[in-house]
Amino acid sequence: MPTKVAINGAAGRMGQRLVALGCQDESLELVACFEYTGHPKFGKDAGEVAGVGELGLHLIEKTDEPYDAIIDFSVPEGAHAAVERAVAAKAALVMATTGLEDEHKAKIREAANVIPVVWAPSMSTTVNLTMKLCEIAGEALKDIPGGADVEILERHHRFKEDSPSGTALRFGELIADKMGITRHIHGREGRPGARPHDEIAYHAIRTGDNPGEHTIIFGLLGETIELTVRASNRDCYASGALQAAKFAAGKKPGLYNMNDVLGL
Ligand SMILES: NC(=O)C1=CN([C@@H]2O[C@H](COP(=O)(O)OP(=O)(O)OC[C@H]3O[C@@H](n4cnc5c(N)ncnc54)[C@H](O)[C@@H]3O)[C@@H](O)[C@H]2O)C=CC1
Ligand SMILES: O=C(O)C1=N[C@H](C(=O)O)C[C@H](O)C1
Repeated sequence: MPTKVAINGAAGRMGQRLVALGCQDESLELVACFEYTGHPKFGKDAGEVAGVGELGLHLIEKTDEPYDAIIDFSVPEGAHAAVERAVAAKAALVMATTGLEDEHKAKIREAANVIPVVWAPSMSTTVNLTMKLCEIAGEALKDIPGGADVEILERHHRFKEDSPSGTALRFGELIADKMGITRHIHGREGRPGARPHDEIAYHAIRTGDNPGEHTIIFGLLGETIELTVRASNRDCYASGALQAAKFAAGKKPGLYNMNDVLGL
């Protein structure tokens, strides 16, 4: 039986790719495409909005159709609505929206007591693999003589609303955990003085239509290692999220991440 999937934020950049890839995947069935009622394309056919032709699925606010999983790529308020929809439908939730406030995060954790939730700032295979590599680097370099300076650069499209990216923040958390770093700073200006080793600095670049890239620098005295992971388009995130929906549907309640989905 195909996994019945609903998409929240279906007219967005990511929502459109989920519709486009989801409707070609025989192991799942798209049953609902949710959108914000104020969106100019609200009520239109989601397939036409996504550029794949009419699917008979309209951009709607609610449905009586049952679904096994809901995937959310929207905005913090939309994510909040997706959690409520998932709990009400007793469906699995794939939470991909970034830039969430503490109250939204608490709501997601609470939902994981009653439904399966896959929550990750990046659904991309190569990003999640790079996170593993950064954990290895952090562990190996934590006590290196002379110290290792960690800087995280991220580049995204001009339309992105949150900074730094959720992925950059997750890279920082994972490395900080391994290296025992507690100080996180965002950019530099003025005369901050010599750089201490026990900080991670984030730099967010916003240009054009960049679908997302991250570079994690471990700078030592005399040598440097940089790990770069780069999306060429959004399908790496969309296909990861569809895989996560299939993984989570029918699982027992709890919080899962992309390592669980990808077996990393
Ligand atoms: N975890 C991951 O792999 C990835 C996460 N993202 C994140 O996903 C989010 C969306 O990104 P984009 O698609 O580029 O943004 P977007 O702005 O193109 O799309 C967001 C969509 O959500 C809709 N929306 C707003 N309020 C809503 C509500 N209450 N209910 C349902 N839909 C609502 C908007 O109308 C819009 O169509 C961002 O937070 C982004 O950082 C993006 C790419 C990958
Ligand atoms: O907004 C985006 O585009 C992306 N957002 C996610 C993030 O904030 O980490 C993931 C990806 O980098 C694309």
